Amino acid sequence: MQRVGLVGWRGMVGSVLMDRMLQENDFEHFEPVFFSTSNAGGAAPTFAKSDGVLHDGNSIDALKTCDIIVSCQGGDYTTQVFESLRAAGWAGYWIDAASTLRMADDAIIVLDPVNRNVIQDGLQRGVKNYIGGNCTVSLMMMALDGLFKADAIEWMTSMTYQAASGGGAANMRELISQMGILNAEVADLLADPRSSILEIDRKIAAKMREPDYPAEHFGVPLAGGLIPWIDKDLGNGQTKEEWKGAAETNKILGKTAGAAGFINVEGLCVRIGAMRCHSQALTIKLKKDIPLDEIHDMLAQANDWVKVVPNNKEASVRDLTPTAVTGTMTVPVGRLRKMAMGGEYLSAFTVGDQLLWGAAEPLRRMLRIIIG
Ligand SMILES: NC(=O)C1=CN([C@@H]2O[C@H](COP(=O)(O)OP(=O)(O)OC[C@H]3O[C@@H](n4cnc5c(N)ncnc54)[C@H](OP(=O)(O)O)[C@@H]3O)[C@@H](O)[C@H]2O)C=CC1
Ligand SMILES: N[C@@H](CC(=O)OP(=O)(O)O)C(=O)O
Repeated sequence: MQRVGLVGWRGMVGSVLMDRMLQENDFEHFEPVFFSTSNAGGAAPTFAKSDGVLHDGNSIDALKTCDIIVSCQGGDYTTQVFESLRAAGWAGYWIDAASTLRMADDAIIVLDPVNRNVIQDGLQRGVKNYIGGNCTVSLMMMALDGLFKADAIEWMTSMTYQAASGGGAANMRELISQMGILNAEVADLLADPRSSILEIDRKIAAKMREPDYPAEHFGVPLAGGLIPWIDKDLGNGQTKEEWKGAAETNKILGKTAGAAGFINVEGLCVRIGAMRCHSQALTIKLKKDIPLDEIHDMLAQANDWVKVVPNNKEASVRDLTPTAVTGTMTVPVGRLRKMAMGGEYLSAFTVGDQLLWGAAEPLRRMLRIIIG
C-alpha cells in the first residue's frame, strides 16, 4: 500500500477532508501517515489505522518517506517545505489545497468532474503536483460544467457573495460574535413589539461603528453588512480573488492565456455574512443562441452533483440558498433566463459549499485517481 502523508488534517479544510475520506472508505486504500507542525511525537488521530504517532511536518526526512503528500496546511507551509522536499530528491505526488503552486507550469489544478482529461494527460506526462482550485472558481465550474463541455461560453462575469469560511475558522467565529453583539445591543427593544424600528436601526449602526467593535479578522464589520473586497490588491483595480476567475478557469480547462479559446471571466468579489457557502450571480455570453431547454439539459447532465433549479420563486428561495446547500455536495444552478440584451446572454445564479467542492473534495478525488 502507498504511504500517504496527511498534513493539515485537523484544520478546517483538513477536517472536512477527513470526514469525506471516512465517508468514502478512502483509508482502506492507503497507509496514512499523520503529520503535525505543532505536536510531533504526539498521538495520531484514531479515526484511521496508522502507526499511531504524529510525525514532524517540518521534517523533510519524514515527509520524504511518503509516496504521496496531501496538504491542507496552508500556503506558508507549502512555501516552506515544497522546494526543499523536491531539492532533496523527493519524486512523490504533492496534492495541495493552498494556492501557492496553482499557476506553476509543472502543476495541474484539479477538478476532475470538469477536467479529468487534463489530469489524465498530466499523469501520463509525469506531472507530480496537483493543486485544488480557488473555491469560487471550482464551484462556478461545477455548476456550468455542461456549458464548458459544450464549449458554449464566449465570456462571462461572476458577481460573488462569498461566505465567512473563505477567510478561515477565526473569521467564521468573528461573524457569529458580531451577530451576537448586535442582537444583545437591542434585545430589550426587540422584545417590545411597540418599540421603534428606527431606534433599533440607530443603535445597531452606532454599535457597528464603535472603535472597539470586534473586527480583528475581517478588518471591518461584516454581520449586517458586506465587504466588497477579497484577497490582495493587484494595483490595477482588481483583487487577486477576481483575477483568479479567468486565470484558474482557463488553467483548469487546459487553455493558456492569449491562446485561441481563452475564456474571459471577469467580476467583482464580495464577502457576505454566510457561513460556508459561496454564491455567484453570473452573466454568460454564449457563442450562439442556444434554447433554454437545451441549456437546462446540458447543465443537468454534465456531472452527478449539479442540480438545475427551475426559475420560479418557490424553487429558488427553497433550493438556491446557502441554508439549503450548506454541508451538502449538491451544486444548484438556477435563475436561468435569457437577458434583454439578446438570446446569447444568459443569466444564472449558483451556490456551493466552499469547504466541500470548493476545497476538500477535489483533493480526495485526486488522491483516489492516483491510488486507484
Ligand atoms: N478556508 C478556506 O476556505 C480554504 C482554505 N484553503 C487552503 O487551506 C489552508 C488551510 O485552511 P484552514 O483549514 O482554514 O486552516 P486552519 O487554520 O483551520 O488549519 C491550519 C492548521 O492550523 C493548525 N492549528 C492550530 N491551531 C488549531 C486549532 N485550534 N484547530 C485546528 N488546527 C489548528 C493545524 O496545524 P497543526 O496540526 O500542524 O498544528 C492546522 O492544520 C489555507 O491556508 C488555504 O491555503 C483552500 C481553500 C479554501
Ligand atoms: N479566497 C477565498 C478562500 C481561499 O482560500 O481561496 P484560495 O484557495 O484561492 O486562496 C475566500 O476568501 O473565499
